[in-house]
Amino acid sequence: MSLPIFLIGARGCGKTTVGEALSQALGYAFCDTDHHLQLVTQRSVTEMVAEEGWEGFRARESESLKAVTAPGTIIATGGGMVLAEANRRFMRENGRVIWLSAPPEVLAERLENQPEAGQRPTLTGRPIAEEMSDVLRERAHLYRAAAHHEVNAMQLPESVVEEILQSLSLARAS
Ligand SMILES: Nc1ncnc2c1ncn2[C@@H]1O[C@H](COP(=O)(O)OP(=O)(O)OP(=O)(O)O)[C@@H](O)[C@H]1O
Ligand SMILES: O=C(O)C1=C[C@@H](O)[C@@H](O)[C@H](O)C1
Ligand SMILES: [Mg+2]
Repeated sequence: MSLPIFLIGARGCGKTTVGEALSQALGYAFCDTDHHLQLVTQRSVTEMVAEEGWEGFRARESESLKAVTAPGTIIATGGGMVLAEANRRFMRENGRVIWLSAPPEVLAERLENQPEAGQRPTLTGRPIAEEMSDVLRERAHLYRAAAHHEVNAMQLPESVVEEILQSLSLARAS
């Protein structure tokens, strides 16, 4: 049985981008908890947060984590999935967890180029570069605690995929 692989990390680290490429490399299914939530609620993250607050969104994303977890699946998680201890434990106990790690200035530059505002409402109300510094300062220890492996997310997506395959001793399907 192929364990699920969870990709964790801050906004813009490439969980969705790398997750899709990794699923093709391994012949695994691909799921993204943000996309799953958008599909089941027919609402964007911004709309969910406006109607239910961050607390409501966080409860929903914990449910979506369990709903999409299955063998042979790459799961791109929301950037805040690690905030709940139960989620960190669930991922570690049910699969392999990869932290895509990059410094705040790299993340901020990517997010400025591709804001996707509907899926990424502000977390702090601060400018994006400062927000990413704040977020990493608060969450880096949580990503580290949840992850089995930390991978350098500043490389090209294909190289990130290679590093993940090596860290998990997995071979490409084709
Ligand atoms: N390794 C990479 N090198 C360069 N650009 C990248 C890389 N990975 C992702 N990107 C770009 O960064 C942006 C954000 O990527 P992506 O949506 O995959 O991040 P994410 O971690 O899923 O973010 P979120 O937590 O908001 O869902 C996209 O424009 C994507 O093309
Ligand atoms: O970092 C975060 O807290 C978030 C990241 C996105 O993936 C979404 O899950 C949402 O915008 C919250
Ligand atoms: Mg994503």
